[in-house]
Amino acid sequence: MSIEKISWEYKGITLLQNVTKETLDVMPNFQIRDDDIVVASFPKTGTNWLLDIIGKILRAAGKTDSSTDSLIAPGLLEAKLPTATQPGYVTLADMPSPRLVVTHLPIQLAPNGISKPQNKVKILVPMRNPKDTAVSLFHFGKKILELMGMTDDVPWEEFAHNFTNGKVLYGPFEDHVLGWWQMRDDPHFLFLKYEDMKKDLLSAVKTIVAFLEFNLDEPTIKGIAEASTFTNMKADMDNSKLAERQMIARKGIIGDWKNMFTPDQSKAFDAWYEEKLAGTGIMFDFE
Ligand SMILES: Nc1ncnc2c1ncn2[C@@H]1O[C@H](COP(=O)(O)OS(=O)(=O)O)[C@@H](OP(=O)(O)O)[C@H]1O
Repeated sequence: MSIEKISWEYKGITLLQNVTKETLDVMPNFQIRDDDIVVASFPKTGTNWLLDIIGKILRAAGKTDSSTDSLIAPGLLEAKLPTATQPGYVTLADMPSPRLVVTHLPIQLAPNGISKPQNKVKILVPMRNPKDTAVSLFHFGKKILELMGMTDDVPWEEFAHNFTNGKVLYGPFEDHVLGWWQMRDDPHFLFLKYEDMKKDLLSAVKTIVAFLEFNLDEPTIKGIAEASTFTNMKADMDNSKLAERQMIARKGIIGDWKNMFTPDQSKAFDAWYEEKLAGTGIMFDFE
């Protein structure tokens, strides 16, 4: 059994069956509010890390008393969590502001208020080098199936091949990333690289606070950065009351791909990267 067996394709995008056509049909008209904070990402690029940091910032700025668990309880905008009775967008519609809106949809399937924003909404896009993203997604796929009482027996070699062929959840990776990257000059958007966050989390938190237009003093920002390292966040995630969140913190490093890729697989990925992403202005760090 592989994750693809419980997936379907919509306009060339591979989606889990918990994202339905009915949802995708209404998605363009989902009402985005001025004070929403949106995280739009390809899976496994640091979405939950960023959400956690934003939750801490909102609480420090006095904008909410809610825990991160509560803020992200609706789950993905487009999906119905295994533990939920309705898709995220239905729950979010009734939630008070400020809302954290999270989606893995490619830009062409996202609400118009995100893909063609007006007013004040802020959209953060985490990005991560595709080799580490692929490794993280490979392990995650196995956990999702396990959660559903199934076993994923797809070997890494086949998964790596599927990744560069676009046959993974929310793939093709390159189309997803390039779609959102078109918005890089739009002031509503902030692009954050996982590797930059790992290398200098304090600067990343400062950038996020400034982008969200909050005034937090230096010790508060420092405290948020310290509390958001992988080691300090792992316990929170592992103890989350949301089953899906408990599966997130795995290794949290740059370069785990070196433990999975053979030299030949790495060469094939490099050739794919060169063909699809070189010259686009997106510079991923693999080390
Ligand atoms: N604080 C912190 N520091 C560094 N890395 C972190 C942190 N929190 C989460 N992670 C790592 O992010 C990966 C999960 O990404 P996502 O949250 O985007 O996953 S998901 O698509 O929403 O399921 C997943 O990466 P891998 O460890 O490589 O699998 C998590 O471990």
